[in-house]
Order: sequence, then structure tokens, then C-alpha cells
Amino acid sequence: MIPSIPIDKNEMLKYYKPIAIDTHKGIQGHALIIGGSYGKIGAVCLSSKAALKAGCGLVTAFVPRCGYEIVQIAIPEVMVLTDVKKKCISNISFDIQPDAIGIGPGIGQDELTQKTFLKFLKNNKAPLVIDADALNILSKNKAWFLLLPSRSILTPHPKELERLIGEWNSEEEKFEKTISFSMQYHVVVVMKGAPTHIIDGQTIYKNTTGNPALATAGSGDVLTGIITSLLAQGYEPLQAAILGVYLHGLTADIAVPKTGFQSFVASDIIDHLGAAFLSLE
Ligand SMILES: NC(=O)C1=CN([C@@H]2O[C@H](COP(=O)(O)OP(=O)(O)OC[C@H]3O[C@@H](n4cnc5c(N)ncnc54)[C@H](O)[C@@H]3O)[C@@H](O)[C@H]2O)[C@@H](O)CC1
Ligand SMILES: Nc1ncnc2c1ncn2[C@@H]1O[C@H](COP(=O)(O)OP(=O)(O)O)[C@@H](O)[C@H]1O
Ligand SMILES: [Mg+2]
Repeated sequence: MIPSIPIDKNEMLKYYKPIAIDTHKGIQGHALIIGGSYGKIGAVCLSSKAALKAGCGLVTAFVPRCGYEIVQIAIPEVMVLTDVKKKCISNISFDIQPDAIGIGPGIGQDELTQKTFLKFLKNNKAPLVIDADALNILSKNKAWFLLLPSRSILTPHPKELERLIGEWNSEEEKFEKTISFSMQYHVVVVMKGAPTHIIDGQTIYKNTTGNPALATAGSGDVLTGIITSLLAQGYEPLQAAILGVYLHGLTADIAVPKTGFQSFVASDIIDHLGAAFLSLE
């Protein structure tokens, strides 16, 4: 047994900050979600909507041109910026100042996308959540890890983790390698799975919420949106990762008695975020 700290309601109540009575959208956090490619704009819709529903004041999505109408129609509350290219992201450029950026859902691995991702990392100062193909691009270009802001949050599923740290022969070895990785690059690693563990240097946190209903397309894209939102609202990276993973899992625990396991989809996570937050009040 690997010693870990349970992520449960008691732990959450240490971190959770209720919304201030006099807040307004301008100080409630602005999250930017960068992602999407032809056929995978849905990933950005899920992340962006989740970011809003996790409490951000403002959310902007940066997508290829083919995603413009899709995001505007799917989620009118989200602002949209578009790349010059139609089907993939080729030039990440914006004149807003987001409080946190989530990058990767549905972004693909086109050569142009890889190039602009490098340029983005060289210039970026905002706190980051890195997911999906942005992780896969980093795995292919390991020198780029050094460009990540300290305390960036990485959210790999097991296959993405293997691409990042290499194969392991036992659970112990998987944790050892992830701990070394977290310490080497000063990043928080959300090791998604059943259950999800969060690694911050030598400390391991183990989530206690969630169930197999979450084994559904887009479930990780929603998690990226939630964590980016919490980061934009001023939670410290480790707290944003822990609270995000806890709330994400809790939505499935709340929803399953109504939806069953089979018919629970990623949008149900978003729909049950309100109930998950209320359980902390
Ligand atoms: N509606 C959409 O637009 C969607 C877009 N998506 C995007 O699609 C792209 C590809 O993502 P994928 O994750 O499917 O592709 P990957 O190739 O990264 O991962 C799929 C592989 O990982 C393995 N894997 C995944 N979870 C695992 C687990 N818990 N244990 C063991 N093996 C596991 C699978 O068996 C498969 O071999 C990403 O950019 C993602 O954001 C997906 O999130 C699905 C929904
Ligand atoms: N059996 C399970 N029990 C609990 N959580 C699960 C289970 N299967 C998947 N999940 C969760 O669902 C999410 C899946 O993320 P990911 O594989 O990135 O999905 P996608 O890329 O389709 O959005 C992770 O948060 C993971 O922990
Ligand atoms: Mg994913």
C-alpha cells in the first residue's frame, strides 16, 4: 500500500472558498480554454461550459475557425476567439489577460499546432492546466517541459502518463516515476484513473469520489475546465486540482441513482456541478 492523503469532504472544507457576496464577473476569474480541431470542437465546448459552471466570471475559448459557430451556439455565455486556420490551431494569439489557461482538449497534433504550442510556452505567464494532445505533444518534445510555469497542472489518463514518464512494471514504480517527474519539473500531476491520485512532489492524494459512470467520452475534458476555472478563481494549483477532482467525481455519485451508469455522459457531470458545490455549503 502506498501511503496517501484521502481527498474527502473534510479535506475539501479546508480549501473551499464560498463566493463573496460583493463579487462581480470582473474579479471572479477569467479562464481561457485553448483547444479543438476539426471533429473535436465538442471537447472545447465541454471544457468551457464546465469552467463557467465551476464558478468563473468569464470564459473565453480559443478554437480553429471551424469551431466559431459551434461554440457560440452551444454555449452563448462563452466568448470565442478563433485561429486563422479552419481545421486546426496554428497561431495562438490573443489580447486578453486570462487568470488561468487550460490547453489541450481536442487540439490534435498537427505540425502547425506543435509549433505554435512551443511559441505559446515561450511567451506564456498565466497559470496552466495541460491535458490531452498538449500532453502528447510535450511527450514528443521533452525539452519543452522546462518552459512550463512552476506549479503547472498536468492531467494525464494512464496512456498519456505512460507517454510522459515511460512504461512501469508495478504500481509502486508508476508512483515513483510520477513523483520524480513532479519534482524534476515542479508540476502537479493529476493521475486520472479509478481512483484518481494527485501527485505534488512526494505527497500523494487519493480521491474518494467518482465511479465507473465517468468512463465516458469527454469526462476528462470536463475535468480540465473545472480545474482551470478554480485556478482562475485564485485557488492555489494543488488546491484547484484536489477540489476539481473531488467535485468531478462527486457529480457522478450524485447523478448515478437517477441516470444509471450506462446513460451518464460528460454533460451530466456539468449538469450536476451545482449539487456537488451545494454539498460543501
Ligand atoms: N467530443 C470530443 O470532441 C471529444 C474529444 N476528445 C479528444 O480526443 C483526443 C484523443 O483523446 P483520447 O484520450 O481518446 O486518445 P489517446 O490516444 O490519448 O488515449 C486513448 C488510449 O488510451 C487508453 N486509455 C484511456 N484511458 C485509459 C485508462 N483509464 N486506462 C488505461 N488505458 C486508457 C485507451 O485504451 C486508448 O488506447 C483528445 O484531444 C481528447 O481531448 C475525447 O476527449 C473524447 C471526446
Ligand atoms: N472507472 C472509473 N472510475 C472513476 N473514474 C473514472 C473511471 N473511468 C474514467 N474515470 C475518470 O474519467 C476521466 C476520463 O478522462 P479522459 O480519459 O481524459 O477522458 P476524455 O479524454 O474522453 O475526456 C478521468 O477523470 C478519470 O479519472
Ligand atoms: Mg482526455
